Amino acid sequence: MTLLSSDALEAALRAIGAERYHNLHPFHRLLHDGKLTQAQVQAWALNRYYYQSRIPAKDASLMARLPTADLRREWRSRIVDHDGDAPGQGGIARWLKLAEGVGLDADYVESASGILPGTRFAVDAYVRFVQERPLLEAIASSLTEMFSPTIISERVAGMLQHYDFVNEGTLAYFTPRLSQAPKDVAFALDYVKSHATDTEKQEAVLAALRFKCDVLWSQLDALYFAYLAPGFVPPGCFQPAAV
Ligand SMILES: O=C(O)c1cc(C(=O)O)c2c(n1)C(=O)C(=O)c1cc(C(=O)O)[nH]c1-2
Repeated sequence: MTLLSSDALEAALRAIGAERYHNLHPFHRLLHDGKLTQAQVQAWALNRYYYQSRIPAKDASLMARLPTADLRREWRSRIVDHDGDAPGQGGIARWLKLAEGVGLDADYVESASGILPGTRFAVDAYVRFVQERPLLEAIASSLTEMFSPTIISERVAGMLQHYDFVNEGTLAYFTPRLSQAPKDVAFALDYVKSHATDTEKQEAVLAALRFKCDVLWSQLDALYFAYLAPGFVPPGCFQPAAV
């Protein structure tokens, strides 16, 4: 690979999203087009909670490695966005409301006892990637959020239109994400563009974004396999009838 200009690097990052982001996964198409049963939507909400719940741990380990107060202050807002400043606030609490809104028990969701092994493996791999890889790659792996406002808008509109068990309150999780994600991306993208200054680093940040797309994609593969086709629910995992 030859050295890319900063604009060409951004274009290469965006091309990865255009090819691999999870908006393209068949499970999301079905979710957004109203083609899932309530139980299948519950399976999605339950499993996705585990992703949400681990994001602040991921961000705390990243923040611990940032060298300056300016950088840490910037990253700190992500943890506050998800954990809130008080009980009942923040993205994790809002995701629990979403899960309850689609008919799940909040304690069961929080326990993560019914999530799929594929969810656990993918999410844990993301947390470990951020802990173990160089800081530049860890920051680059967050850049899937460049693509999230589009999918979130599509998801909220589609779910409100198609599912009578969903209302705007249920989906309140997503509203702040539409402003939080672009703010987070502006910082992370700027950092990546100014620090990936040789071909090796540029290849590494592109690979980090591909890895993260795989993390998101494989969570949906696991959901599809268990709750659509062939419909093999692993032992001990969420069985729609059991809740
Ligand atoms: O709804 C989505 O499709 C979606 C995607 C992503 C993403 O691209 O990783 C995140 C979120 N939502 C999200 O809500 C969120 O808080 C979040 C944090 C991160 C991250 O990697 O730090 N990604 C995402």
